[in-house]
Amino acid sequence: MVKEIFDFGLLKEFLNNFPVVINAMSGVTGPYVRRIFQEDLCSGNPKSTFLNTEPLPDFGGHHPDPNLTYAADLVKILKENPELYQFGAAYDGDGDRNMLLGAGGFFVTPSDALAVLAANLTTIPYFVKTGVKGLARSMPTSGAVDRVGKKLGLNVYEVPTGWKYFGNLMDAGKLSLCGEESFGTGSDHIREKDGVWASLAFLSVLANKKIGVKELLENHWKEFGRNYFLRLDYENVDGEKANKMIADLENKLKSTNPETLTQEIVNAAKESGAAAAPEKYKIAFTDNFEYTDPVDASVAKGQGLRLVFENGFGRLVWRLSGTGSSGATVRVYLEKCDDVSVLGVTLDSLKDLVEISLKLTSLHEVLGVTGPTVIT
Ligand SMILES: O=P(O)(O)OC[C@H]1O[C@H](O)[C@H](O)[C@@H](O)[C@@H]1O
Repeated sequence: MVKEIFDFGLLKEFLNNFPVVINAMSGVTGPYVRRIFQEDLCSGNPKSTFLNTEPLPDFGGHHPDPNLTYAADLVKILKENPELYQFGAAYDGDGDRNMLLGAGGFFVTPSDALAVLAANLTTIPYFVKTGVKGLARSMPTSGAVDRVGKKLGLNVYEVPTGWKYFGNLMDAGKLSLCGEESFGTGSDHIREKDGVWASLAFLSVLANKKIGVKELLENHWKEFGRNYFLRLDYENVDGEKANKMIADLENKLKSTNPETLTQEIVNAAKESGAAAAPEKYKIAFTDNFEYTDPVDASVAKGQGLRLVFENGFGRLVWRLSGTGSSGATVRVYLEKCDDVSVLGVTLDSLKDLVEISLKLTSLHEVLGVTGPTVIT
């Protein structure tokens, strides 16, 4: 199937001079990594490295989660060998999620990876054959892909977190590519997110353009503008406290007079030392995301609190994870859109939004924590 989707000849030629590190994290992708990458696509490049390709029932004692915290060893290898490795990928235990990195550990946010793929889908044989029907992202995923949809005249659906919403759109023939900030990317070749597919798709774009990861991203931002994006996870916190924090925030966003709320936000931004002009923080709307499925008309309510600023300045989103394994997990998503300064540092660009989130929620005090457990 993968050989029909991608141009293996092109990929193989490119990978001959493009050493990669692929980490299967002792999950189910191990045999696929060996067969597709090690024995086929990268067989002409002995420098390419494949890690943890033996599936283990306990994942080798590690958390098989492909993010900057739990796949830190992959980041380290790329950082320590910036001249050698040009690309890195890691997959989670069941292989549906993926993390992509460039030389030196350059991190590609899943939101940006989705946008880059969307902008270049027609370089992949499968999409040349099927055409591009539409795009979709989960609500907390950054709007980077929306910029691409707008330019290419493609529908971009915004759905709640959870793959089933994409499935409905795919079944109805409305969707070719979709993704989530939680490292899931997929297409209608199957109805699921697919980590190995996502990295092959991304490598196909690189092979087509014959450039590296950082250059691809920078060119993309220069062409489309950039959505700086951060997700802060507060894992394993007290469930009751987390629920109360979200409920109190929802009340506050609903009941506070907009001028008072804006003033509180402007003050917090100033305290961060990175405030933009006060008028930038005018609030367009706040809500708890609600979705009506365009296919079966089902309604999903309470899918995450949003505070959206006017004129596309940016937004904050707060929600409780539906998947944490112990205790509750609060996720905070920060996003700022920039059409001009596209080569900045994410943490610097979002300092004000981090402070605003902390002030509006009193998160540290309420949850009894000193910071997030995972920053993506
Ligand atoms: O943010 P969470 O509620 O923990 O969800 C994280 C992810 O969990 C699963 O993998 C779902 O299939 C995804 O759709 C979701 O994005």
